[in-house]
This record gives sequence, C-alpha cells and structure tokens, in this order.
Amino acid sequence: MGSESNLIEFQAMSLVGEEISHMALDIGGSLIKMVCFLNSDSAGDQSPQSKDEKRDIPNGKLSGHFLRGNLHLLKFETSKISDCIEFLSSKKLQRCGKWCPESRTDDKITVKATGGGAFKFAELFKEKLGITLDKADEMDCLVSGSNFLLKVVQREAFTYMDGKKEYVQIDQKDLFPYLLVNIGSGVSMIKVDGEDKFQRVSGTSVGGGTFLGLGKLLTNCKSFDELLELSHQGNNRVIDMLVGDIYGGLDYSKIGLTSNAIASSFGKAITEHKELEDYKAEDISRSLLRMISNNIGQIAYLNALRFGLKRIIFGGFFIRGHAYTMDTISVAVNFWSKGEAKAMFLRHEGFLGALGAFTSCERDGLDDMMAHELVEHLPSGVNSPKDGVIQDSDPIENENIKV
Ligand SMILES: Nc1ncnc2c1ncn2[C@@H]1O[C@H](COP(=O)(O)OP(=O)(O)OP(=O)(O)O)[C@@H](O)[C@H]1O
Ligand SMILES: CC(C)(CO)[C@@H](O)C(=O)NCCC(=O)O
Repeated sequence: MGSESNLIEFQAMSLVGEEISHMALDIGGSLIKMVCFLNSDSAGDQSPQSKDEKRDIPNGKLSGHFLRGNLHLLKFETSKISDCIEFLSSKKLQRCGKWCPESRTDDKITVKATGGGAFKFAELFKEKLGITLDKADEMDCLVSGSNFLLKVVQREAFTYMDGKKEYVQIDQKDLFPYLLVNIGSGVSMIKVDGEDKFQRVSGTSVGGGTFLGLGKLLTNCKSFDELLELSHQGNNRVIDMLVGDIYGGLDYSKIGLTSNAIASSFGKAITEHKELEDYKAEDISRSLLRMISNNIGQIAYLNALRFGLKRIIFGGFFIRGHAYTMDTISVAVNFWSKGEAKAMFLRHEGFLGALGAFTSCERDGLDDMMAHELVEHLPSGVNSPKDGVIQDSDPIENENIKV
C-alpha cells in the first residue's frame, strides 16, 4: 500500500451472505470478541466506489486507492465457545488474496488472536476449523486498539457525569500519556506513553468477573444483562452502611465525607439479622455494581496519581455504556483527585483487544490501511443478530464499521 491513502468509512450493515476476508479474535476469560473485515467485492458490491477505485478524498489533499468493506464487531460467551466455532464454520473464510497472502502458499488459514484463549483454545480452532491462531500479546493489543480508536474514530471518547455524556475531541499531539483501565473479567491498568510505548502498572482481580460471579451467587440472575437490568431498580442504601448510619445522620465533614457517602459496602448486612432471601435481588445488584465500580475508580485514580496522569480511559465489557457504572467511576475519580483527573469512556469499549489484534496484521497491510485518512459516517442501523451471537440491548455493540 506504501504511500497510498485510504478512505475509511464507518457505517452499519448486515453480515448476511458475506465472506469474511480478514478477522481477528480476542478470547477473554468471559467473552470472545471478534472483528471481521468483509470486503465489499466479496459481497458483490458493484457500486462505483468499490474496492481499489481511485478517487479524490473530499478534503482535496489526498488521492489514492480505497479498500471498501465492513468491520463487524461481534461477541460470544467464552463458556459457549462452540457457538463461535459454529458461527465461523458457517462463514466462508477467504483462503487467499490480498488479506491473507501467507495462505496462498500452504493453503493455511491464520487468524490473529489475543487474550488467554488464544493459548487455551489454539488446538480447538485447529481441530474444528483448521484455523491456526497467530497469537498477539494481550497488552500490546489493548493499547494499539485504544490508540486506534482514539486516533481515528470520531466521537469515540466521552466523559459521563451526573447523567451527562460529553464527547471529547482529543488533540492527537496531546494524546499521551494516559492511563488505560481495561475492565474485563479482571482489571489491567496500563500507562500509555506512546504508540508502542506502555507499561502495565497495576491490576486487580476485583473486576467484571467478580460482579457477574458474585451477582449470580447472590441473586437468581442467569446473565450479565439481567443483573445489570436489576441494578436499575435497586437501592444500595438498603445494604451499604452509610456514613450517616454511623454518625447519627450527620456528615463527617472534617474528612470530607457526607452523611450519604458509603462507609462500608454491604456493611448493613452485618448489623441486621437478615438472611440473603430477605434482601431484594435488585438492591444486592446495585450495591455490588457500586462497590466494584467505586473500587476500580479509586485504584485507577491512585495509579494515575502515582505517575502524574490526568487522563484515565476506561475500557472493557464490564462498562457496557451503563450510566450507573460510568457515573460511579467518574464520581470516584473526581472525588479522590479533587477534580484534577478525568474519567473517560469509549464507545467501542469492549473491542480494544480485538481491534488491536486486527490492526497488528502488518503482513496484510492492514496497519497501513488503518493509519490513513478516515472519515466516519455515523451508523444508521444494526446488523441482524445471528445464532450464537450475543444480542444486546445496547446498540453500540451491534455496530459495524465500514471501511
Ligand atoms: N453479555 C455478557 N456476558 C457476560 N459478561 C458480560 C456481558 N456483557 C458484559 N459483561 C461483563 O464484561 C466482562 C468481560 O469483559 P471483557 O470481555 O472486556 O473481558 P474478558 O476479555 O472476557 O476478560 P479478561 O480480559 O480478564 O480475560 C464480564 O466479566 C462481565 O462483567
Ligand atoms: C489476567 C488478565 C490479564 C487476563 O485478561 C486479566 O484478567 C487481569 O488483568 N486480571 C487482574 C489480575 C491482577 O493484576 O491481579
């Protein structure tokens, strides 16, 4: 691709009947994330702007070849990996051509994969699909996925406070350093200093897996969506012990705690002679969500403080664009940093690793494609759900990216 420029467009469209020309996987402890590139040509796109057509980019500065197709973002539960295998076996994976030159020589399909599952399930992919997983480091992929989104996707980063979402246009020259906090099953905190310059500075095992695991044990919820939905109707004050509960309704202003600040998460459960059944599942879910979000927000702030970082970017599927989660994290960061540090969230929060793996395909020239001029058209619809693909109420996660 060399010096040629590419126009990358973001749109929504369906996966139906299309051939996957390139893909990458992030196989985590809870979820498998998949990024598929569907070349417009393989879908029989006869439009005048189909693949490799030369034309001027609207700003008039650049011209070159355009690769057109769609980036589809999908996820599956890792515990139901057979759904993912089944989905892939129902799709045609291109064995040769521009996107997989290595395949031409030995007819081997190689797919970039990151996350622990790239190791754990390597044999399974080989045996069931004949796919060789080309392992990419998880932290490398999280960072490059995050940098990719922050650099090329418009309206990607936003703040969320008191129910107000505000998109943040980050100046490219002022992007680094930042703290990336990826909340998956567990939590990784990474100080990002540059494109390929980063260090994992901390982590905590109290993350999304803890929320879902404890939530399932403490309530009758069967899924993350159900647990999250329940938390909407809950009241954490029923279970959490507040400063006011200890101080007879008063604030402890000398140390900056109002009467309604949580003094002890789940603390009320020790003072009352109640059984688990006496608590409402929605209150438990609310307290749990609050406890975990608050704890992560606080640890993130402490790490930002350690390195003098003002910007903390939260990713991972635990967030799921959920108002209460984002609000709790933002309040924690704001409270502890006395307004000095800012929590930011990403629209494509759960796909950092998968996008990073996708953009790491240097041999395929995808890195070049991603690095160039990008124009985004806001998504106008959602893809049709497939068997085995988790269906979300959140439209962002059904979004496809047209390039
Ligand atoms: N549909 C869902 N099913 C299961 N968990 C979900 C779902 N949606 C959001 N989550 C939450 O997201 C978490 C997983 O996030 P993510 O996919 O980013 O991490 P992961 O890659 O599976 O984990 P890790 O990186 O620690 O291996 C779950 O633990 C859960 O809290
Ligand atoms: C082990 C990983 C990196 C797997 O994604 C993640 O779950 C994690 O960062 N857990 C936290 C482990 C810790 O730092 O205590």
